[in-house]
Amino acid sequence: MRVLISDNLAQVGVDILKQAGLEVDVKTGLGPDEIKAVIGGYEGLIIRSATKVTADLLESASRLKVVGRAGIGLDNVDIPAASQKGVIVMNAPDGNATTTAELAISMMMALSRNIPQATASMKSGKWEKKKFMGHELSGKTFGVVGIGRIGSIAANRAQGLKMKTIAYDPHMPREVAEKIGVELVGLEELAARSDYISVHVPLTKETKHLLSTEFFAAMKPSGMLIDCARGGVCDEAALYEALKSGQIAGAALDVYAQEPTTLENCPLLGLDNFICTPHLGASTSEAQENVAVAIAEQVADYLLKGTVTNAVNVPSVSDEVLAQVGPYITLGEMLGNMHMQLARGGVQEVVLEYGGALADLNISPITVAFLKGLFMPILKEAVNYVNAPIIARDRGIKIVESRTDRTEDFINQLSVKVITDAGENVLVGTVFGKNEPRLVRLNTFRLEALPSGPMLLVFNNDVPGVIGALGTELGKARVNISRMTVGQEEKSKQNIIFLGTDQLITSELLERVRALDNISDAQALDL
Ligand SMILES: NC(=O)c1ccc[n+]([C@@H]2O[C@H](COP(=O)([O-])OP(=O)(O)OC[C@H]3O[C@@H](n4cnc5c(N)ncnc54)[C@H](O)[C@@H]3O)[C@@H](O)[C@H]2O)c1
Ligand SMILES: O=C(O)CC[C@@H](O)C(=O)O
Repeated sequence: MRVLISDNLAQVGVDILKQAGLEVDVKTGLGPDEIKAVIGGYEGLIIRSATKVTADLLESASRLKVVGRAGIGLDNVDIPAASQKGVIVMNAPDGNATTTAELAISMMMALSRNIPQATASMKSGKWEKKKFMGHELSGKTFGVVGIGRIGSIAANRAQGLKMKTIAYDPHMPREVAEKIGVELVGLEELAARSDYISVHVPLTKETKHLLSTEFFAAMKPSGMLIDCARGGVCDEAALYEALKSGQIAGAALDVYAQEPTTLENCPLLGLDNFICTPHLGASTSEAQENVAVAIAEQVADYLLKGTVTNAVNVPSVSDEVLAQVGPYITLGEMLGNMHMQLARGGVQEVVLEYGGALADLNISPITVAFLKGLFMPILKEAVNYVNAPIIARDRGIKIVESRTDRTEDFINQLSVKVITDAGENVLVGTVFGKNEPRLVRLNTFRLEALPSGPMLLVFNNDVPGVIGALGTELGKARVNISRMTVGQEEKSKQNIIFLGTDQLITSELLERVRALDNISDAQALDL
């Protein structure tokens, strides 16, 4: 079997594949047409961030069984297209966490002692001792946005420098943060109290432009920002204004809204109090060896033994089990994803009830798929079918599974209650026919909906005129409605309206919908 490595991979990874008996070709720097011309000859493809695995490329990949990403990010892979072609996509999410945390700490030190600016000054023949007065880190406050794998390593290193550590992560239980000596606070408090702020969240609907004009306004004038996570979390235009006006003292970025990044697409590069690296977070020989070893072993194991590890689009179960529970895995993942988007507050408990025919099946892969779906909106590609239960355990989330013969008028039914520190929601789903997952209840509202793509969920009084007003508001914003389902609760005279839309609902449109008469709440979802 043949494997194509189309981006730079540490030699140790190439050696592992060869020793396993695979035929390996390393062809880096190929253009899309060049990869397309050769991909038909390979069962495996190993990439980093440069190769774009598009639906078009996959069309020509007639023998391809697996795409392996040496690293975490999968923005360059069309995962739905790969799933449709039966191609497994796997990544190596653990190998570069320490290295990336170390870059964040290096950025903090470089910022606080003006190392890049002083280097440039000396190299231009100057000796500007007075200009580069710095700050000591000891005793200062290090604020972490997103206290996951990398954020917690960065906090640990900052503690070693005798700094106080605080964090904002609404999805992390307080006890877990306390165990690593970090105080959980709100975002505004973090901005106001921190001397250095380091960002370690994935780019999601929730985190896009999380660091905005309001955030920078809440920071200390001496405060400094470091972002080695993902471009787009920081609003670069707002950061430019905050640095230029002296609202904050300095910033360091490793990741950008547009990469590769130049002065033309990122004016921040022209500012003296801004320092930068070209997405070097994972670029150490140690981290590259870690991810190369991990992905080479995973790809070889799959191609030669059929063992699936760290796959983001296929659960780790045998073909026979998959044939039985496949549609319920899709249902479970869909319910999990929707639950997290609806949830307010940190998740504490998940109660899954498997009803009817479903009670007789192997339910554990469905629970795992539910957990993967649950973490997807907040962890993106860092969660997979293998680590989802471990993430739940590490976050202290209690999982309760039960089986019952009873259902609400369906042959099979999965009912899941998610309890958070701010309330709870129940979603009930079923599979119609052989493979048609449906949401049939949301709390007390009965309905029959296929949650998929961009959606708008509206809670309203059951009175005439609401649907008309809603349609007009969406029409004014040129948002097309592709599907609509209404769920009614007769006793309370309340409805929910579930709309499928052709594009994502912006926060401005959401506010206008919420302000309409007889609408008590509205939420934008994307599955
Ligand atoms: N610069 C690089 O080269 C480089 C290298 C590796 C990873 N990364 C990126 O670093 C980021 C962090 O990686 P990780 O492995 O620590 O991920 P992780 O999944 O372990 O942790 C992410 C944390 O962010 C939290 N979070 C999610 N939404 C949030 C929100 N709205 N507000 C606050 N916290 C929120 C999650 O609860 C989680 O604890 C990812 O985006 C990853 O892709 C960058
Ligand atoms: O340099 C890389 O491979 C990207 C590193 C990082 O952003 C990742 O997604 O793992």
